[in-house]
Amino acid sequence: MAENVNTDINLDEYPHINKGLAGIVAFTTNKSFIDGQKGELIYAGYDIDTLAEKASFEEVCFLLWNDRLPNQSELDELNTKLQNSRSLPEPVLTYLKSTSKNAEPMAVLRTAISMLGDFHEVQADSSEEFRINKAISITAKMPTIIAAFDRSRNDKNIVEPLDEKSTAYNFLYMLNDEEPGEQAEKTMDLCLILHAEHGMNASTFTNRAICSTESDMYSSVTGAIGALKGPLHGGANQQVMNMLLDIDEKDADPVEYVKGRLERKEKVMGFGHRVYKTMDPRARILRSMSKKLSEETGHKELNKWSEAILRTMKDEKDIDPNVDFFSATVYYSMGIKPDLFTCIFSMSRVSGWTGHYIEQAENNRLVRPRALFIGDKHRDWVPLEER
Ligand SMILES: CC(=O)SCCNC(=O)CCNC(=O)[C@H](O)C(C)(C)COP(=O)(O)OP(=O)(O)OC[C@H]1O[C@@H](n2cnc3c(N)ncnc32)[C@H](O)[C@@H]1OP(=O)(O)O
Ligand SMILES: O=C([O-])CC(=O)C(=O)O
Repeated sequence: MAENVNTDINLDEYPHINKGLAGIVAFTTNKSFIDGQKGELIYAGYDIDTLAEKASFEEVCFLLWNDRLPNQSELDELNTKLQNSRSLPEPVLTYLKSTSKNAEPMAVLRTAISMLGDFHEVQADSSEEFRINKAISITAKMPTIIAAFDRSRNDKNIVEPLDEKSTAYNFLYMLNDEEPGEQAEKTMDLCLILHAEHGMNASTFTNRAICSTESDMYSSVTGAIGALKGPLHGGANQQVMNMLLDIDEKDADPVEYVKGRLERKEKVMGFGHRVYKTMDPRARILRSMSKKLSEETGHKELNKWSEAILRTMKDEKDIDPNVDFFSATVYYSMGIKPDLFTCIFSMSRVSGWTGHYIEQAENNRLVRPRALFIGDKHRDWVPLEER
């Protein structure tokens, strides 16, 4: 049946297309609240500043999956389940070892998560407990996948996860084959907290749309990784670092560099946001981390250039930085390669995606918007040999 026939709205007369679905409310959620004017972000009742100061990433995961904070025994139980779920099935490890060393890490992560669906029950039951256990299992395995691929592409031994310690600790340990210090673990944990959840962003929307077809959680997380990978979304953090490294390589003046981009109508990555019309509160927290870390690790100039770019973007365009701008310098100062930055974002955001999956599955309606047909409706058929 043609798209415009027998519908509740007459699309032929429809006056307005909302390109990019800006401002459209399609779901209800208790996961997070964003005030884009004030620059406020709240996860399930807790302000991001409070969570950054007081929570652990695992407490945030529990909050996003259960809509409340855990008590000590619930947190212990979650930590045990995460620790017991970090190892990968052998065929996934074989894939990580055998894929191209030049593959994009986000593409590898996407494929590996999709593969995991082959080794686990995907739709065994529809209870909330089943879904939370799936969320735990996927969240636990992401750091293992990223670290294993990075070590394998560098011809290094793959480091097994530990039977103890946090997600942040395990990730750094598996990545570097070295026990991280308290400060490094804390920094990584804070980054995971800051990236965990953000309303109806493009990857979460993708994830909910997939869930709405009653597909499984592996499929929805796989789709969400594909959406996050793009440079207009999570992929921007890697592009920010590429820009800073380009400034360094060309020995360029960061102010002139950015002005040049704007003159050429190119975007400056890590700036602008669909919802925030002021500084992203996560960027505010990451800004001070970036300053401290870059000074401590001998990358002072990166922070100086970032601040100069920030001032230029404010003066020239009145646009503020988003979460991806300062996270780039933070990860770089921790010795992490730029092409892993968006994977780290996924490692955290998986908690929000799976939280939204659980929420969508509990009160589902198929996501199915409309497109206004602007093509030719009546064309004469021309036989192949006459075209
Ligand atoms: C985790 C995240 O996903 S955070 C976002 C990460 N993405 C980036 O950092 C990429 C750079 N930023 C952008 O491309 C955009 O700001 C987006 C994609 C984040 C938001 O896009 P939209 O809400 O669709 O805004 P849109 O792209 O239409 O921008 C509005 C205006 O501001 C300008 N603008 C927005 N962001 C930027 C930027 N980073 N650099 C230069 N100009 C910008 C646009 O050119 C446009 O100007 P115009 O009206 O003169 O054409
Ligand atoms: O909300 C958005 O559109 C993008 C974003 O900042 C995020 O996903 O963290």
